[in-house]
Amino acid sequence: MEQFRVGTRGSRLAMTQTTTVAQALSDSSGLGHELITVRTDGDILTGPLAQMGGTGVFASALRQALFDRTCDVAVHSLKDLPAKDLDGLSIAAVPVREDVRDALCSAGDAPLTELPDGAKVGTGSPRRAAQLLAARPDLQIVDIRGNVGTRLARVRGREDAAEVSTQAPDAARGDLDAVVLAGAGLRRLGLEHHISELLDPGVMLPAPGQGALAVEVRAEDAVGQAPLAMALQAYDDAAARLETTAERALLARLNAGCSAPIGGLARFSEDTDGPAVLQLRAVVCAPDGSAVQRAQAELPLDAAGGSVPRAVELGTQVAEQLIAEDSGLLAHVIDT
Ligand SMILES: NCc1[nH]cc(CCC(=O)O)c1CC(=O)O
Repeated sequence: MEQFRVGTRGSRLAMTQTTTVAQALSDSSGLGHELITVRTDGDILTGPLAQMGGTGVFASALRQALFDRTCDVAVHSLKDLPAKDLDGLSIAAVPVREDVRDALCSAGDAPLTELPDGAKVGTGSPRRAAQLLAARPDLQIVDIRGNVGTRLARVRGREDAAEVSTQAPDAARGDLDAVVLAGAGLRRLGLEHHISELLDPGVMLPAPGQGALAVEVRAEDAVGQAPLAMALQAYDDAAARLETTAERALLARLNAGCSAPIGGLARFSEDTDGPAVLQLRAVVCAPDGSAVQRAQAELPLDAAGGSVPRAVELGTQVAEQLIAEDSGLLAHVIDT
């Protein structure tokens, strides 16, 4: 292999993420690369995301392109990837993670606590909607979707953000008081000036995998000494790998996808004296925010390397805690 082909979705965020990954892999392997744009059902369908059925609408076409050998490397937002691994494919690298927090982008940069009474806040995510309502029951949640720029342009005073969008030029603009988006996406697009508040995970627990990328290849290309395999191994970040492994194991054990009202955040911390620790917090919310159930656990790790099975254990353990303590909420929001 003298050159590898990298599959990407066509959105501006996906292109930005893929370009960064492809360049890093080229730099470290000495191989050239070519970008292949793949249209996904998630980009074509226009219905509310939560009703589009099943998980992985964004990921499946990219994965198919790997199987078809249309591309050799697929770059996903890790949170859009179904929690179950697929035979024949391997997440060969989880690069250093961006900010994991959700960002409030509001008219006049008002923080969440200072939004006007009954403010209209846009999000297509049941997880964000439920946690917003748990914090501010007076809010009016508006179901929105579309690219980052399109969503930002729904906020009063931020209409110009639609210029960074490639879709829906005539979409509604300036009709909302705020939207909530992943801080990571805004940063990667250079749109961090639109962030009014990065929401504390105690108020808004992010989606499992938020802020992380997954670099997926055919399983045989992830191992061995070939230049691409070596570059992928070097590009994998131990902390991001452990955190996202625990978060994905949580979702997998709950049999939940990215549209479930479930938050999950693992943090790896390496103390200079004590052992490294992996902590995982999870939340399940009633869609209307009227009830939330939380669980958390932590695990000391001897070293970052070789700890991936322990991270799976942690995710499974927190999921089982939620299942054991379920008073009906969990069973209501997912098929257990
Ligand atoms: N579901 C769409 C999606 N997938 C990944 C990101 C942002 C980047 C990330 O979380 O890594 C977004 C947009 C958003 O949630 O605002």
